[in-house]
Amino acid sequence: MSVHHTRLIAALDTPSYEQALTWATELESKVDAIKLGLEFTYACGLDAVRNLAAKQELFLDLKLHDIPNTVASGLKALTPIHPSLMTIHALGGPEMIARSRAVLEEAFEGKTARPRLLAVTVLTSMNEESLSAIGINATPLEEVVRLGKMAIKAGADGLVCSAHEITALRDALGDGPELVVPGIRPAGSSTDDQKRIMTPAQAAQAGADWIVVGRPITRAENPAAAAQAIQDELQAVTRCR
Ligand SMILES: O=C(O)c1cc(=O)[nH]c(=O)n1[C@@H]1O[C@H](COP(=O)(O)O)[C@@H](O)[C@H]1O
Repeated sequence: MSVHHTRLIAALDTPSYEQALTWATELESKVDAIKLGLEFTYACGLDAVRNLAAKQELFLDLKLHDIPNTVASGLKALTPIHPSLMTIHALGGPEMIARSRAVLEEAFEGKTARPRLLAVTVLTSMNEESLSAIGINATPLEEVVRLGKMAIKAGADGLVCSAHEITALRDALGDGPELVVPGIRPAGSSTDDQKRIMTPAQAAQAGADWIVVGRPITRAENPAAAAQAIQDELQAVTRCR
């Protein structure tokens, strides 16, 4: 059994390269990785992503969801950036996930670390009502566990879920899958469009491997101090597993 600490990813959601570079520099010693997603990548392009990846460990969150061949080919095209973590949607199904995993294995054969493939389960902006609106008559917990089991069996290395589902996923899947958890809000901060939220300490206690925090850091008056406060909260929670 070893001591396990939850690590912090800052989501740098901005269309501005200068802004993202400023945040990445300010947060360099405060966070464990940065996340670049749709907004930054569409606005600034892959060269800009590559530049920031040279500064800090990268979670490239492009949430691919298409037919298996298109997703696998898209992931392959992204491999020169060599992020640590990449996302696809679990809803694409087992063949899409299996082909994605295979393409990463192939591209990084013989190299030490390939990017880990994360399947996004139910977005943290959704609740039971929003699931019902798209024809899914299940609770987010039930749906996350159902999708999570399918995605890990098909070859995903880990899952994106809310902190509310961590215990059920660990019960169903054990400690192996990497659980990456957005929808994090320090006590007293605005929930914005997030529905299934928890504080950093609660997510750490539940067993998150990583938490993803965007606006509570990037919209703070002092992003570095906000990130440090979250790290302090995480460090106070020690879990053994
Ligand atoms: O894949 C993600 O990272 C993700 C999945 C999810 O279910 N919910 C979610 O919020 N995210 C991302 O996590 C970040 C959360 O940002 P904040 O709500 O500003 O903390 C955003 O960049 C989202 O794209």
